[in-house]
Amino acid sequence: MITIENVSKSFTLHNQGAAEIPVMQGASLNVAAGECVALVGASGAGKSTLMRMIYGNYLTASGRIMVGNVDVATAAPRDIIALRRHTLGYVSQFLRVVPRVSTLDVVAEPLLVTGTPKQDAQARAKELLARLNIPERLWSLSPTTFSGGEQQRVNIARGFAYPYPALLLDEPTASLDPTNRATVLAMVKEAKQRGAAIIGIFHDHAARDEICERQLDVTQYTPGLAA
Ligand SMILES: Nc1ncnc2c1ncn2[C@@H]1O[C@H](COP(=O)(O)OP(=O)(O)OP(=O)(O)O)[C@@H](O)[C@H]1O
Repeated sequence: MITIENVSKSFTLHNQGAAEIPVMQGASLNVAAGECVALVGASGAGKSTLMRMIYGNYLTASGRIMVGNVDVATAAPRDIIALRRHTLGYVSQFLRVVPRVSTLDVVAEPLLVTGTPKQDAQARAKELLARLNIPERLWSLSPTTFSGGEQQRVNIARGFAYPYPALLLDEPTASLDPTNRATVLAMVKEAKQRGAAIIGIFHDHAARDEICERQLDVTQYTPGLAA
């Protein structure tokens, strides 16, 4: 489902005379449907950089990043938008939302934009919010003032609302209590069972070992960065 082949990248430091810093060379990875692979390596090794390249936030200098039948490395922006809508979900570490949109609408949105009728989208959003213990009195409010853990759970609910065939997870259990952490791990396992291909970053090693089949140490592709 996700195939990364011989990917390389440099950062351009615009405030330092456009200096080019090579950060990644020869990165390769294959993630099948129903499989979870953890990106590992010391802090600063390049895990988030690789994840941002897969999502299309960072440009790739060479190589291929196939997600389904789209090569993210060369796709046009509108193809990346379509890919993010129907194929590739991303649960980032922090919730970024438009102010004044209710929590229920934030979670239902990925379903609405893919054509799910409003009532069904809201029913699914309510089910996820309840499962992740977001009190019902908060559903009509914007999540911008929620606690860190509440925002993370809203983010997870949104990321799991639509059944994406491929999912990127950046520290999905980082600020959760044991009960919600267990719920999130169960949701990841369910996503794998329905055939999602998952790539994750987990400082929570017990969570990583519970849900991932394999690990990829990115340090081998980023020799200049390793801490
Ligand atoms: N846009 C950028 N421009 C220049 N350097 C960058 C940019 N983004 C990341 N870097 C650098 O690339 C290196 C890898 O960063 P990255 O965030 O991928 O590491 P990581 O393995 O995810 O670390 P952590 O576990 O601490 O989150 C770091 O040294 C970082 O400062």
